[in-house]
Amino acid sequence: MANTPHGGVLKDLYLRDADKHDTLLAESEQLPSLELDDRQLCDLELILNGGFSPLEGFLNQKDYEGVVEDMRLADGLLWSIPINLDVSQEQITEIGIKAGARITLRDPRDDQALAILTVDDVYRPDKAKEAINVYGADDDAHPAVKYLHTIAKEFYVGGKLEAIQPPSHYDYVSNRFTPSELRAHFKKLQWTRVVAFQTRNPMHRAHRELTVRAARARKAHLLIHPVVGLTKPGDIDHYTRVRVYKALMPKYPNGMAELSLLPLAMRMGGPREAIWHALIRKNHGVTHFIVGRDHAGPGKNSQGVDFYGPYDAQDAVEKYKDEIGIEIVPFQMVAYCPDTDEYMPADEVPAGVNTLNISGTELRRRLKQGLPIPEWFSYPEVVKVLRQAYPPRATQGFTIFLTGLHASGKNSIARALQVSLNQQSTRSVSLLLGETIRAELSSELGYTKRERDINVQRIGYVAGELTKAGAACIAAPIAPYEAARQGAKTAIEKYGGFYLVHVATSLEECESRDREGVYKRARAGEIKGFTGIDDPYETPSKANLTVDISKQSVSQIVHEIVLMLEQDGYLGSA
Ligand SMILES: Nc1ncnc2c1ncn2[C@@H]1O[C@H](COP(=O)(O)OS(=O)(=O)O)[C@@H](OP(=O)(O)O)[C@H]1O
Repeated sequence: MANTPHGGVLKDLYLRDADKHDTLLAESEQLPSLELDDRQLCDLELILNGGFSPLEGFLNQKDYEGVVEDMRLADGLLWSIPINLDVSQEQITEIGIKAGARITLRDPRDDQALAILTVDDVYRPDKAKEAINVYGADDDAHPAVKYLHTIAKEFYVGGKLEAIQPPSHYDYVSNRFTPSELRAHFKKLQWTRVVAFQTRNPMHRAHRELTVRAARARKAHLLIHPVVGLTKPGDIDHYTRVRVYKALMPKYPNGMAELSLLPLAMRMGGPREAIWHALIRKNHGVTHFIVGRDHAGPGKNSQGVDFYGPYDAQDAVEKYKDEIGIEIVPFQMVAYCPDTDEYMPADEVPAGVNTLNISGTELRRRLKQGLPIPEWFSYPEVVKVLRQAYPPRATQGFTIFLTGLHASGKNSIARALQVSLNQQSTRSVSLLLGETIRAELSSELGYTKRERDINVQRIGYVAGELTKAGAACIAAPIAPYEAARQGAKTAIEKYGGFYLVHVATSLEECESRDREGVYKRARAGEIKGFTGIDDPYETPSKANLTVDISKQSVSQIVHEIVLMLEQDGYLGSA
């Protein structure tokens, strides 16, 4: 038998409201709409499918204050994390949000009507108090506190929901089980004791070991229940992680474990979050829940001290275990002992016995540099997925951004570099010459500062997309303004390498090299606002390389660029 939902009844609002679906949908088209943000969308999905039972909507002021104050809804039931629909004053006025109003809540990605909210109340929360009570400190180093102060809007809207339809998903759809679906699945499999494992990270051999040990000790089956909603900023994206979990699942004995993805927006709220996670698992029918050391921990506060103690989360769930109604399984660290080639619980390793571990930081270093990752640490199938997601630099994309005056030689350097990279690299090489971009992408633009900025911004966007796709991109606009170049850098470097090369050939030299006579026409006033003549060129303050065509040959310059790329690992063998 699956575990009883929190509060006794699974609040699957899709099931409850199924017979009035057509009426609700028709009504939703007539009502004012509120477009949800990413976090609200995650919260809504789990309210509607019963993952947040007993909630039937976003918290009204009474429930919110109870939760913030002492983790209790107004009716006294335990609930540790406030689930709020935050809105701005402008939204309140524009949409007409007030007690009694009915509002359609829409998916921001495809505008679909997901639910109708009947507003109970609109109130201004005490955010500092929420930060201190719920997350332990009013300190922006905590991601949920930062969210509260910088993203969450100033008012909260409480009210119950009526379900129209779930948000659409296009990734890993068959692995996304609602609480009702998971309960039916457990019934079909005849699973009565299920240990759930929560994670927001890739899983390796140690995780497999500790989850199997937890299940074995409780004579239970195993639910791998990773979060695919919002996790800690900087985490590995869920697409990669789910590929990892899928690669790991066959490593469990047949019929022992199932994978289900949870669309939860984590808060990293440590002890309160652990209670919340346990209640959510209970709603999914699970009977046992593994709570880790520093479970859902946000890391260090602005003073460099951990927000929570390593066992605060375990202590909190232990304290409320009767009310939570799910058996808590403390996460048992396992350690690898190379001498016997086995994993064993860390606290059972005899004194003096050697153990090995690879930290997350060390793993990322090895992935980045293409270094070996030993089989005792992870499975080759898992490592393969991670290597695809984190290719070594030799297969990552990069952009060489050449900036300089007209006729400075940047086009000759760009073309020669393209040929040179073609001969030695397996990447496709794209050339974005100033004149090409002007013809293909920016033909409507002139040469005012604003238009040049837009032009360079477009180059940054295209170069970023090419870099993301693993290409070598060579851009060669004049790009006379520092801020616009910086903008291009920001757009590109999140996807791969970015190198600014200043082609610093002097104006005098450029004029003498200009066979087309463009500078002459500019000097004669026939072309207005020409860079170097009557329009500025801001010298780059932080170029990766400065070259001059009057002092070096094109091949020397190309060679310098190649050496720079080689030194950073972009031209090595993959
Ligand atoms: N007013 C003015 N100022 C500067 N350049 C001018 C101007 N009018 C036309 N051109 C010709 O346009 C070519 C491309 O300029 P860019 O798009 O690279 O300029 S910018 O980066 O947007 O500032 C650039 O050629 P290349 O330097 O060969 O790319 C110029 O010859």
